[in-house]
Amino acid sequence: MVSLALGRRSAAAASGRPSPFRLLVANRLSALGLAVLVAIAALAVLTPLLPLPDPDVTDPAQRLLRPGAEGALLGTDHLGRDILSRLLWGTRVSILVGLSATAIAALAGSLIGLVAGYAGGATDSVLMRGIDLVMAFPYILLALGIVAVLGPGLLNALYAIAIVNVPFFARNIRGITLGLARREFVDAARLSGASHPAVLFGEVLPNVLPTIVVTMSTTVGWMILETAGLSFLGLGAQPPQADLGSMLGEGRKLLFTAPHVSVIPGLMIFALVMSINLVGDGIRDVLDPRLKSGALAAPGAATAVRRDTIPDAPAPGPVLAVDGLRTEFRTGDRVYKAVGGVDLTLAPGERVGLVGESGSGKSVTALSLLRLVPTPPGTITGGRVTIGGDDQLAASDEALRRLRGGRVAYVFQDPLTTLHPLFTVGDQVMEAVRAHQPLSARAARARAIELLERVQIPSAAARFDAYPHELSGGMRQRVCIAMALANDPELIVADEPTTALDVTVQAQVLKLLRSLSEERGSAVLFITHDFGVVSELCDRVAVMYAGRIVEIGPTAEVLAAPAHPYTAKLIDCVPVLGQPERRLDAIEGLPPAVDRLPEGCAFAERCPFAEARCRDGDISLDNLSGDPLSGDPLSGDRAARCVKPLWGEA
Ligand SMILES: Nc1ncnc2c1ncn2[C@@H]1O[C@H](COP(=O)(O)OP(=O)(O)OP(=O)(O)O)[C@@H](O)[C@H]1O
Repeated sequence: MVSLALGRRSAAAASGRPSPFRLLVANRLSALGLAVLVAIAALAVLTPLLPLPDPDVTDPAQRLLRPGAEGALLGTDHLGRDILSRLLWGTRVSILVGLSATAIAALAGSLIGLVAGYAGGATDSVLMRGIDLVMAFPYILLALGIVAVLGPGLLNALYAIAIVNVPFFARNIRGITLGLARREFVDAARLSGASHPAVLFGEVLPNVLPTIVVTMSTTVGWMILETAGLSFLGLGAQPPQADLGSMLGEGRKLLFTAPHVSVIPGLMIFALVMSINLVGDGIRDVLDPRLKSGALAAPGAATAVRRDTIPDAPAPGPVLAVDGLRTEFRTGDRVYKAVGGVDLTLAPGERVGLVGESGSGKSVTALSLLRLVPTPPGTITGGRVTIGGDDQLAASDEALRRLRGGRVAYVFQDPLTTLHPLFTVGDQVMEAVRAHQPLSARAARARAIELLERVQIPSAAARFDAYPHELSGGMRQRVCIAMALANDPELIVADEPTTALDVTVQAQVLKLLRSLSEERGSAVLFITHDFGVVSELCDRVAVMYAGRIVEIGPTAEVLAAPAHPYTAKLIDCVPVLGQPERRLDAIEGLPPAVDRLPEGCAFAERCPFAEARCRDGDISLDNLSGDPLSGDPLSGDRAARCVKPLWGEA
């Protein structure tokens, strides 16, 4: 676990992610909160060393002096005690009580939540019913009741506040633990023979810890307020001891004659709670970078488009024409150029494979076509996507809605996440049909059954009422293909639809896609990292690297004679059945991070043939001339983004 933690730390350093502190202070509100909190905490810590009068010594002759009076910077209260001294000593007490109550509530509540969520069954029921019982009372009444039983006093107020907040932690942590306790890594730990406490504290707790920290940071301010509330009612700090709540309570009677007595502790409570809350929010953002990047914010209906220039419309003909498409993600100061200028056309009925290593930008390219990349953090910053003669990057939300699932359909990798678990597969196919065709329920049902038959689901009418979990992975993917076909699309974008399937089912699904595309004339953009799959299905293949297409051409030609060294290396990685002697060449090194792309060719660092000119300026995707084997002109279009292709002239 230590090495894992070190690994994570060095990975964070390598990725250039700023330190948590820098992230925290980069948030202006949190930085302000932190500055105020540090100032208050420093004053509270240094209070015993400051030349202040005794906070509890009364001096009736000096009562109710105004702020600024000689020898009493913030004035005196109704007993002549120095308000500055009482304020600082009182703040110390309030912070200490708030922190202690938070720590006790977090410890007890988290433990109950962890055990209940992990054990489940009767243990969960008993613990949670106990928690429900505590929650059944209004919290302030419960706190009052506890103090009434234990007797007034600061320590008892602390216990009361801690107890009433235990359910808050318990319920939060139980919910998260419930989800985690059934995850594969927890099962794996159990199967390896680890004891329950070892699994709970070694596997589950580290995943829950950020939530506990975030909950603590956001509740400590609340607890300080609650303690102040009890002291205000005379149930917390007892005279002559000062805490912020008791000072406020004492000043209440003098609100009109000497407002400073209550306003000053009131302002301190405000500053303290506000700064703690701002820092708490900042900590939450740091621990969950998705919040900062906006990934959890509700994305818009379509990816935001901010283009400097718009390429000219292409000649009519292709189903899809992509020209210079660029998509970026912005997180803080970083810009991830996931798609850095992609050009691609698909003729009617053509099947094109988009191949590349993980992270090369295949999925973002596919999603950008219909502006499905979430904004924030994604933005399309350049290019043109022409479908049906129109530039879809300028289309209205309504036009995009009609296009999605209509002219263009998507099939994704994991049907379990695409299909709704609570609706039957038949209902979901029907819904796909009715989203674009005004059919009656009866006609839509008949059409849905026909589509299920078309994707070769046996006993389609009977399977109509099955839920996704009742079908095998291959069957579920067929249902997704049926949904994609629902409105006779001109283009099907299939993003690794066979990766999660075993080879036999994969072959069946590929055969199905091929026959459906031939039968209906739908073009297919097939995303995969597997050249074997491409060779079975696709007429042409485009190879992507670091957000750009580095080679494109007819599949058979590219496979027989790759021009880009990266394509050649990728093909060398594919094992060939019956050729055990064939050396599998792994590609050394890693692709560059898309927020720090190098000058020139992005593959140069890993390329055995790289020379100085490869690292110089932009390298364009140029047509290649000449057949590598016979010297004849090529049958199809071949192009590579390389100054020194493995054959031919660039
Ligand atoms: N929300 C995001 N914020 C920042 N970067 C992102 C985000 N989503 C994707 N990226 C980056 O965009 C790049 C392209 O990702 P993409 O998912 O398109 O790759 P891919 O080739 O489809 O990979 P895979 O085969 O693993 O799906 C990657 O470098 C990825 O880290």
